Amino acid sequence: MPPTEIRDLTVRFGRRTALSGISADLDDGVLGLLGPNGAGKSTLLRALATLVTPTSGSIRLLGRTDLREIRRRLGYLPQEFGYYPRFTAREFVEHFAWLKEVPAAELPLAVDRALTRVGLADRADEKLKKLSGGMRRRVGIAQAIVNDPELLLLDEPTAGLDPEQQVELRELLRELGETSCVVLSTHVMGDAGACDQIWVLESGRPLFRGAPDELGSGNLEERYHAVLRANRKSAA
Ligand SMILES: Nc1ncnc2c1ncn2[C@@H]1O[C@H](COP(=O)(O)OP(=O)(O)OP(=O)(O)O)[C@@H](O)[C@H]1O
Repeated sequence: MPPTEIRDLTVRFGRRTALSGISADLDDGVLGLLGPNGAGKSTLLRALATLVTPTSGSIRLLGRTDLREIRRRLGYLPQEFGYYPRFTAREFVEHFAWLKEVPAAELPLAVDRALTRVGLADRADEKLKKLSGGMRRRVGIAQAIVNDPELLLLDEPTAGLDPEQQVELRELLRELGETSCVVLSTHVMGDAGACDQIWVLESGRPLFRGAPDELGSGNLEERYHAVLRANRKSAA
């Protein structure tokens, strides 16, 4: 897969800077974005999903320039998702597969596979309004992976999942990360520990980038807080 290139990316909303001068090449593997509320995680995911225009700098997604082609190759789970309560899980995922131009002949199998991968094969024909919040989150993940995306962007994918489902999702993401680039945001240290790389963001800048075990000694949560504390001390 051609890498995604981020160059000096800055995103401002009015006077507020959400992302500040970020550069990186994103390749296959699982990248976890950590950081306090307002650090810029969702904005970075939305920018990668082509939904936020950089104020300055650039993003070259998957080595391509054609927006329609890029969107066909992306998967995106936003933090808040508008579900259609009367759709079944299958209809909902089918709808997104169609939007992403999955060929009609491949569509039923692709939908089945995505629902199976998130553990919902047996609930596929139930209406979304009858599923639990965690199950609906998994339907959201199914729509994001239905086109076998080269770049999968997940905003807090484990939020609302029970511990067993969290573990299963991490395994799925590791599997997907072997052949695609997976970027997720999370506040759950267990998610972060399962990533190949993590970034700790604050105020739109990465304070740390590297493998989880490169963050320092102690447990991951302590190390994460130590990075934030050190940054705040030096800024004071
Ligand atoms: N559409 C918008 N309009 C104005 N400001 C915005 C908008 N989206 C984000 N922001 C601001 O940009 C900054 C980064 O927000 P973002 O949602 O990216 O943070 P986050 O790290 O995802 O936070 P959380 O952990 O709460 O989801 C915040 O200060 C936020 O208020």
